[in-house]
Amino acid sequence: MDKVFIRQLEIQTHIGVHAWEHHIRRPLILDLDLGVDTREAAASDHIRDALDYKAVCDAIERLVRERQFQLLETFAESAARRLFEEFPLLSLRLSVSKPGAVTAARTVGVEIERRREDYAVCGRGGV
Ligand SMILES: Nc1nc2c(c(=O)[nH]1)N=C([C@H](O)[C@@H](O)CO)CN2
Repeated sequence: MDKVFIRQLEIQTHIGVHAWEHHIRRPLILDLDLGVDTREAAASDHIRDALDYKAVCDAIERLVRERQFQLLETFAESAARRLFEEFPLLSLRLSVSKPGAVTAARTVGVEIERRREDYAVCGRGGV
């Protein structure tokens, strides 16, 4: 499958399970692989036919401004749902890491993979 990818997207947000984490902004680093058919965009050479990676980054920025999360899992699932709602994705792989969260590790994080069909049966689900 064709992919549009985004590497090392840095998002500043309040996230964590501890109360003190709710008061500090820290970076999350995202890698995304977005499954799409790029042939229409390739043929037209027009952004309107492409999955606009800048628009995807902006959608994630909007999500973290609207909501505050405790778990990386909840953030990842919410971002996935939002992106499927806003863009004609066929599949998504999203890796989110939280550098500095564990002193002895360079980074830690969560990775999820979803397909559009995963949401067809369960609807929006409220995440
Ligand atoms: N699987 C997860 N484990 C942990 C998370 C998380 O989001 N997902 N978060 C924390 C704390 O917020 C951590 O960053 C600092 O202790 C711990 N484990």
